[in-house]
Amino acid sequence: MRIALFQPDIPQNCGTILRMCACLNVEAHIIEPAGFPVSDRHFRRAGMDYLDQVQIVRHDSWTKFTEWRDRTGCRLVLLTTKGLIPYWQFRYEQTDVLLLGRESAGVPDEVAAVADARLVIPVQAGLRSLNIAVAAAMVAGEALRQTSWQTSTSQGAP
Ligand SMILES: C[S@@+](CC[C@H](N)C(=O)[O-])C[C@H]1O[C@@H](n2cnc3c(N)ncnc32)[C@H](O)[C@@H]1O
Repeated sequence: MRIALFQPDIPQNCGTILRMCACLNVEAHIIEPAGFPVSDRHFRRAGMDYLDQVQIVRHDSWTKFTEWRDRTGCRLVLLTTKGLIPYWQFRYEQTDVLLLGRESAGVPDEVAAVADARLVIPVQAGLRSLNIAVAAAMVAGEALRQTSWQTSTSQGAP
């Protein structure tokens, strides 16, 4: 499983997600343009020294990312507040790319249209969205549980 960030614009959130990727051994893809430089102090503070441990692939544009995806053939799984499939109902594959939208505007319609699946984390009526790093952690946890993490009946049993 991989995580891709579409034109991230809040450095603290991006740093937090990359730290999670380092800890969970998940490859991170950043689709440029980002709204901040990698030298941004908020980005570096949120990612701390974990940024040296994460595998980051940068794509200069959505077009370049699409070319990479065509070569690898992996599924694109979009997390969106407009999704119709609750994220826990989806059957993830190890090669899936979880795509998260911009904090300010999500992803454009043409990007949403090419996704193989559009998943939602249902929230209370009248509330808009979760913080992107929280959304990423929730869905990454479920995807890894289904595809990578070992289940053991003895662990956590009373
Ligand atoms: C702050 S939200 C973007 C809000 C934006 N106004 C929109 O409607 O897409 C940033 C990203 O976090 C993810 N996200 C946040 N809440 C979500 C939810 N309830 N379900 C699925 N994805 C969510 C999506 O990838 C979203 O593009």
